[in-house]
Amino acid sequence: MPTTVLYSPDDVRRLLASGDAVVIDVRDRKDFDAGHIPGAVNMPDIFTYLAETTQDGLHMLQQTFASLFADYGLDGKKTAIVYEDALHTRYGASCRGYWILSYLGYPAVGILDGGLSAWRRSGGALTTETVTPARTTFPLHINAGLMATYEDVRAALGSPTVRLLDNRDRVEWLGESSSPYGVDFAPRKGRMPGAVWIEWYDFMKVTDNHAAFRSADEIRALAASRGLRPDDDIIIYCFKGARAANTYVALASAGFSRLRIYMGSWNEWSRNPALPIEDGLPKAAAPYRERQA
Ligand SMILES: O=S(=O)([O-])[S-]
Repeated sequence: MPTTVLYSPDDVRRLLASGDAVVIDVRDRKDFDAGHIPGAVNMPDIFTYLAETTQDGLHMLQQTFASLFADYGLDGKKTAIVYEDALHTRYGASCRGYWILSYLGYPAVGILDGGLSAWRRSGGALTTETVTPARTTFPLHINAGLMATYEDVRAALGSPTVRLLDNRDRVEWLGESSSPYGVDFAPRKGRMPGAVWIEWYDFMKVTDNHAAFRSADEIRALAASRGLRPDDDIIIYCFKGARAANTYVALASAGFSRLRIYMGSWNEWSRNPALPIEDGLPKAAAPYRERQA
């Protein structure tokens, strides 16, 4: 993980002023049109794209995003800064952008810390004017070590060395809902057998409607409460990789160094009846509990 991941509004202002940044807004088009950071481009696909982790699926993911990022002028020299509304409100969509760019091997990428909420609080202006970047060639260098496929997850089931971390919302972990898009959006509800659970919100602290990641010590302590240590080989999953990316950023910033995201996540896993699930009351080390303040 590069040293700087979270950029303050002032950092982003400086980068924009120097012309060295492409600022990417991952919100829906209608939200973007209502007001966005001056100079930003809109790429909701970062949040909405449903990945499959077959060979074809990965190839499609790589080509789709390399092309979208090329459209927006990501040439390997400009720093890509991704933002959403606030870190806790759009399922970690900006972190998904950060992670996708890291997976594609982009050398300079960050997240606007606190999202648009932090930008506004810092007095940042919004605009409805749009920019049209010049298309470039995206430098694609796949960082395969960041990605877990469904085959990797299947091989990890019951493994003493690979840990599965489910960070979905409580109702999904408990098997009461299949997704954030509706109880029956996906065909099966439940968990991957043996996964431990830390709800993604718990890596953040929300003060006065503003979310920030907890300190590295707090993050390590929370992970340790589920038996996860910084040098563990951990695969994180959620429904389609956004919340998992938020947790990836939290854990990586706290020194966890062997993290992969299962990008297909529950959306892919639940659609393949050959892949086992666990439902009913959780048997693993993270049952229902009240959220921390
Ligand atoms: O966060 S999510 O990808 O599961 S919607």
